[in-house]
Amino acid sequence: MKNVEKYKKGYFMPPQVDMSWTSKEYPDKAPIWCSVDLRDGNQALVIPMSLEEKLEFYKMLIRMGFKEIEVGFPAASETEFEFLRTLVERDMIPDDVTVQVLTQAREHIIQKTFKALEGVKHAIVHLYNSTSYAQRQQVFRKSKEEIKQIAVDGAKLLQRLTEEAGANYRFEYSPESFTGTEPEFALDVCNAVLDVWKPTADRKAIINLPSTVQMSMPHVYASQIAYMSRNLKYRDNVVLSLHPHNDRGTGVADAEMGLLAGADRIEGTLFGNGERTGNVDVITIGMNMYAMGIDPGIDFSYMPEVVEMYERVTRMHVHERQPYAGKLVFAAFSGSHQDAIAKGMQFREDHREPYWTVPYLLIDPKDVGREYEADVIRINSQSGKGGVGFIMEHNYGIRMPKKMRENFSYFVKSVSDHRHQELKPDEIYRLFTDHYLDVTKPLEMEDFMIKKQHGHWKGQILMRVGGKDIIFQGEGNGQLAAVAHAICDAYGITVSHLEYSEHDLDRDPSSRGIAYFGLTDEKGQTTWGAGIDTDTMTASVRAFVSAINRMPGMAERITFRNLSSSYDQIHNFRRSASHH
Ligand SMILES: CC(=O)SCCNC(=O)CCNC(=O)[C@H](O)C(C)(C)COP(=O)(O)OP(=O)(O)OC[C@H]1O[C@@H](n2cnc3c(N)ncnc32)[C@H](O)[C@@H]1OP(=O)(O)O
Ligand SMILES: CC(C)C(=O)C(=O)O
Ligand SMILES: [Mg+2]
Repeated sequence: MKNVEKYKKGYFMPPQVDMSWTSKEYPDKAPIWCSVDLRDGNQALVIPMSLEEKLEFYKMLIRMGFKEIEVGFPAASETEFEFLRTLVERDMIPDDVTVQVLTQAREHIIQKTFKALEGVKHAIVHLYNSTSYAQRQQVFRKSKEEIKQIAVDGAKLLQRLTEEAGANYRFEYSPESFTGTEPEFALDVCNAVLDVWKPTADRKAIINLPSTVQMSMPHVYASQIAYMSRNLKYRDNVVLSLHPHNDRGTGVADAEMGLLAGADRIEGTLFGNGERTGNVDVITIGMNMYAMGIDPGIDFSYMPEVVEMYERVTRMHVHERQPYAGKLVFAAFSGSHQDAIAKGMQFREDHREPYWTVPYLLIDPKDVGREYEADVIRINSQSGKGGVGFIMEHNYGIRMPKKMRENFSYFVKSVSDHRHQELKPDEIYRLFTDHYLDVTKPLEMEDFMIKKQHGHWKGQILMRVGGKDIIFQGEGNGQLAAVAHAICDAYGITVSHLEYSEHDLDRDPSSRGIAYFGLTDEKGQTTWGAGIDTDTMTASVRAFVSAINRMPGMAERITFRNLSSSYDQIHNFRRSASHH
């Protein structure tokens, strides 16, 4: 691109670069989580949330298990101020939850913030000022010492006002635009603030290192975190917090590497809402941990509810591909993926696998409130027999023979291809019934009788053919063979290979079974049919007739042979059948 010379790196490597943390594979425990949805997320919305909307969001955060929640920037607006007052007045802050408020390091803003806090038992007052090279130069036009002084003065005021309020608030300091700040200078400012607060084991201070704007690759940010972690004063009494944004699309990587590099806490939002490209998505970080067997300590098990609430109150949209939460993130349309998932699920059931190892699915969709049937195997023109078979089995208890499944899936694919549409399970089932089940043209089976004589089976079948009733008769060494011969002999049909299977329809309230027939003609062409009935024999005869009806050239054979039965024959059959 032609303007590339315009850019150079805006970040600073720490004076000592230690990457030893890269030898850790993953964090061994969940961090302290802080949701900043109601502040950083809210300040980035086209229409910030109303008081009622914020209350609904807040309640969801509590329900999910967040124990630290940045509820707003009380000095920003009346709604922000009123929100905190409402929480206090309605007694909506549980004892184990700490609300956090953000303030600039300016006296009147801090004063207003403390007014909003009156009556709050557990609070974190979060002070920030930008320390970056660019902002010192362009926004504040101040020296490093003057910038440090803003932070120190703010820190002192927080301490004084807390003492005056007789409160026990905890303090947080952010060198805002940390990623554009020389790490030695950020360290100097943070240590100066800590010298004011003198954190103890009982009252730890939070130092929050934001990638206000992401400027580097994640390992660089993490090496800055490692440097701060190793050199901060009072380190044992400091909670080291990360606040990644997502300008380069690597917010989650920043957070995960930052945790390896020594951080204890993460500030982020649900689904990564926030300024510009957003804050880091806490759901992705938490679920990434979960997928590695570490309990994140936040409950994401009713994700669809969280998505619904979030979309409604923020007027934002959760992308279909949003990790763990998007509508399509567990969906497999493509044949080979579906095949592997269906086999993996079966393997899991058969082997009672303790660990989740199903191919193509990082986690069990059920763990975040999703359904296999609706969310995993989805059918379009990219799908294959594994997927179609999965839908038919899981949704309708239909376990077609392998070759029939293949035959059906090609048909389903072509329908989807021509319609240019995804096919939902009920449409696929309809295709199955229209295509294979009780195909009654040109032959419609009305009734049949089979009896054993001298060790041999004799079958009679009454058919309606082109408006006429006809009886066919046949013999065989089995019941089905007798019926099959009756039809095949009548029309001169040669079946070179026959495939048959049947099974109960699981969970069918009327205990029906299904039978399948595959008939291969002399040219090697196989047609399939299926029949359902409470009686296995009836299901089988239906399946056979369906398959016969679907054989190529059947209509011509019927017209050509033009068979008929007399009135007496029909009458006698009916009488015997009713006695039967
Ligand atoms: C990275 C972040 O997300 S930081 C949080 C950002 N969030 C918000 O700003 C949302 C809420 N903010 C607001 O509603 C408003 O900005 C207010 C009410 C807080 C303040 O409004 P205003 O008084 O109009 O000031 P404004 O925000 O424009 O600030 C500009 C002035 O404050 C100074 N300033 C900005 N941030 C800080 C800070 N953190 N500490 C000290 N001074 C600051 C600027 O240097 C500038 O000073 P100047 O007047 O000498 O030029
Ligand atoms: C106020 C600070 C922490 C912030 O939101 C940021 O730097 O992104
Ligand atoms: Mg931010």
